[in-house]
Amino acid sequence: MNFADADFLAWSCAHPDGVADQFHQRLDNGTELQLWDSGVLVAEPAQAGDKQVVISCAVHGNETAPIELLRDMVADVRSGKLQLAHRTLFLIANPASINAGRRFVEENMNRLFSGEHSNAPGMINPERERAAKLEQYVQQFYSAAEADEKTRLHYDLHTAIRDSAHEKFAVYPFLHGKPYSKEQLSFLRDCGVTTILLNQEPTTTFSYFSSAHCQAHAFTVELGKVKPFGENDMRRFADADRSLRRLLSESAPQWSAFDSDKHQIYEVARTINRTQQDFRLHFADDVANFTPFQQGELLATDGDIEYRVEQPQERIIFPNAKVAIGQRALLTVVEIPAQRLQLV
Ligand SMILES: O=C(O)CCC(=O)N[C@@H](CCC(=O)O)C(=O)O
Ligand SMILES: [Zn+2]
Repeated sequence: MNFADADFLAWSCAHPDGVADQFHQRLDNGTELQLWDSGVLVAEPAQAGDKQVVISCAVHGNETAPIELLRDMVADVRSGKLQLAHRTLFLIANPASINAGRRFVEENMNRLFSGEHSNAPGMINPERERAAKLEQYVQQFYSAAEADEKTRLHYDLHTAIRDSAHEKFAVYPFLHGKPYSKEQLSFLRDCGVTTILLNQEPTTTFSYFSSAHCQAHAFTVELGKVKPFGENDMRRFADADRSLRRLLSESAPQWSAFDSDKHQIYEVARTINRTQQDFRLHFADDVANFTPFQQGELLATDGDIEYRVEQPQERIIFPNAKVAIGQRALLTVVEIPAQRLQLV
């Protein structure tokens, strides 16, 4: 299969272990394509604007809707239908997990960034090797452009395992005291994402890596629910698709005026990790993300430790009792007034 004639997703999945040789192509509209590796495509317009955009999908291989969005964007760039205004890095992060139809093959890639991939001497697996490479590619992409004044953006597109009281939401990585961005909240709102989850500590996720180590405006964007290929109702992703395409193709895209009343802002209250084999969640598997619980209710047990609701209207996010020992099994969040945010 020659990349020149192949669909980006099909070709990446046909080469899940990566490729050494690179591929260059110049489109009729002057856009330069460079394939740096399987699932790693840089697109540079002849006249590049003031943004450098990373769009990633398939950090988890069963989260198919974002994969379809990115596949179709790349196809439209290559056909000339989508004319880019800014340097863009398209990433299909974990093709091997797509082929497996699973969240990951050996280890959750989204807990391996910011160097975590190399923090267990002697422990090597495809997700660890790939996470290390993806970090290099993102740093290489951002630093390749001569100017520091270019705005660095990274949207890591996911879908969630469970239903959610807020179908779409974005995780704002911990900013270490830096202010939040009105423009980014407005862009996310135009993507249909008005619910924002503020992480309160560093994590080992892809979006935190780009935020903390590459100084990008970076987000994990949860666009809906995990479904197999072919079962996504892509109409539910139309706002995100339209806004991402506008971001890539307009030199100075204008988003809806920021309106704090249009956003639901949550702070992460607690991160509950699984440390014991007998870790259990004490609510049904079909309880949706952002479901509130009453103070004192039992949420989880981990060996002899009981986790109970501590704050009024504390809500759950990303419950997963099957995570590996030591990994995050549940987040709890509390809503805060958007007016409390330090915004620029
Ligand atoms: O639905 C779930 O339990 C997980 C969905 C998902 O993959 N979410 C990301 C969130 C990353 C972040 O906190 O920024 C993940 O768990 O990796
Ligand atoms: Zn995911």
